[in-house]
Amino acid sequence: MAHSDAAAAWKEVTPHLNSLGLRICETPTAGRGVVASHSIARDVVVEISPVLLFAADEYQAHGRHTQLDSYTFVWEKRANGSTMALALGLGSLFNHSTHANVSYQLNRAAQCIQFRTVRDIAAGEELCICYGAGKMWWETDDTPNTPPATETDECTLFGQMDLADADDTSSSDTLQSPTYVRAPVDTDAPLWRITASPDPHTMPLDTMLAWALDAEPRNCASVARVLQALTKDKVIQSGAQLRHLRTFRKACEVTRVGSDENKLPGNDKTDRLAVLVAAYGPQSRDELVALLAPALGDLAVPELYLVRVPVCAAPSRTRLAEWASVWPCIFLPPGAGLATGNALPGSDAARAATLVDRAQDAARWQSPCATDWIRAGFARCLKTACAAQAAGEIGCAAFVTEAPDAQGQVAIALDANDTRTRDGHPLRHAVPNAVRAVAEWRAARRTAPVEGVAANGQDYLLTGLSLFLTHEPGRAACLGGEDGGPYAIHEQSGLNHHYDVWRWVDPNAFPEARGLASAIALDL
Ligand SMILES: C[S@@+](CC[C@H](N)C(=O)[O-])C[C@H]1O[C@@H](n2cnc3c(N)ncnc32)[C@H](O)[C@@H]1O
Repeated sequence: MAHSDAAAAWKEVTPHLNSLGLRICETPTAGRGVVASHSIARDVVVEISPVLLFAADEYQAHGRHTQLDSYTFVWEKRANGSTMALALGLGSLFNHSTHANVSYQLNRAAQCIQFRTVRDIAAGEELCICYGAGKMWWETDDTPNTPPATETDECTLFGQMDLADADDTSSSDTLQSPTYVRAPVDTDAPLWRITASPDPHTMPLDTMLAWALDAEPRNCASVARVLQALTKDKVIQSGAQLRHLRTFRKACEVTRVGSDENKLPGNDKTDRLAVLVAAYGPQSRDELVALLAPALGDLAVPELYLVRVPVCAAPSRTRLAEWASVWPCIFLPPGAGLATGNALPGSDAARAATLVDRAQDAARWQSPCATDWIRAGFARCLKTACAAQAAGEIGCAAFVTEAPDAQGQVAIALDANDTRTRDGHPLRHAVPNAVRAVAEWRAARRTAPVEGVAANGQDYLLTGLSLFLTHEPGRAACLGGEDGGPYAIHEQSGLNHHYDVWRWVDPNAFPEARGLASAIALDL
């Protein structure tokens, strides 16, 4: 990445139309690159590139033998070959820097890659992403590649332009920190998403066993290359499971599992680095040693020992030190498809493997308009509940409405409360009553059969509407329970209707709620 003054002088070689005025320029050493013509603030989406996907077998047979191989992103990693993606637009023109000023996220559902600034960018600076750690494919053996002094500047072996390294901008300060503080939830947003997705702030740190060996620091780059080749050729079978982990760690900091020789402070091995080799399991120690000894020669001590490593990448920057205290690793931000390995039975595994992004959620509620509308919805629903309670019914209510149009108007605004006591009917909770009110409202306005009504699943009574509730319906019946729990029925991929569920965080915002029962028994 060039200093902004230098890059500002680079010649624009390919015209490109974009709202931020990004220019495609000829760089002195890296071919074309993307340069900012104006300053750009941090956290700005600078590009969304649609992608062209290549099936694994097509890519293996053709793509990888062509120029494409320097451009494609690993889209979906599979043991038997990865789907690859070519980013159209600017996405293929970002050069690599280990101090990238742009991060990227794959959006598999929308088939695009989103690029976002990770810091303020000055006018004239080149925009670079990080393709991954370690020696890049265009670098030669003569390219300076200092052996790692610490685990933070070593290479990670696994993957080139690979999701595992996206957004990996961990600072050495964080990694070297011996202790960690679990981050508080850093949002004061009024609403909290109920979801089964793991929360980066609270998800447990799971660990697994992996094989490691010791190497001299001066040999580390060569050892890394040997291991990379063995992993790529699948001679070492479990490399993919270690993609999120740093390859090296100071040997004196390593705790060996099941060995008397735990930490080795102050002895002759303190200058050695521990090198991660393979996950424990598919291949035995003897098999691995037999493969490694001839390949490594004198480069490393082929004596393998077990260490404990995190099962997945750190889920947030703030928890990186906690993860790295087990073994140095990268972090993957929410949205990057973190595989947590903890998909819960009964929940949608794909959804559960995606971290909930509380910051993005909070951004949704930044506008006072949106918050005022929600607050008003809850206030109305509480008023109905209080009135019902005052009339001797159960103090539990619902309010159904829609987002106001540009003039602030809504066509539908219906109240309902729990009438089980009055009706003597066990199903007359507030929610079915609200749904029935919507059905009646619709029926009263429909004079002819609806034409062109969409297929099953696209025209439910509450489609496009918002439902405010004073109480969460029974757990078995619908939502997610505290913090989502494993249920989150609204997220299940097996259902053909989905919705978001949010809880108002601050109970003190609604003093009128104090007189209402916090929980209501189902059986009357
Ligand atoms: C995704 S393309 C980036 C756009 C490319 N520069 C072009 O002109 O088409 C990746 C290729 O750019 C070059 N490249 C990217 N980053 C580089 C860097 N930091 N130093 C040298 N070459 C780089 C390498 O040739 C690499 O194969």
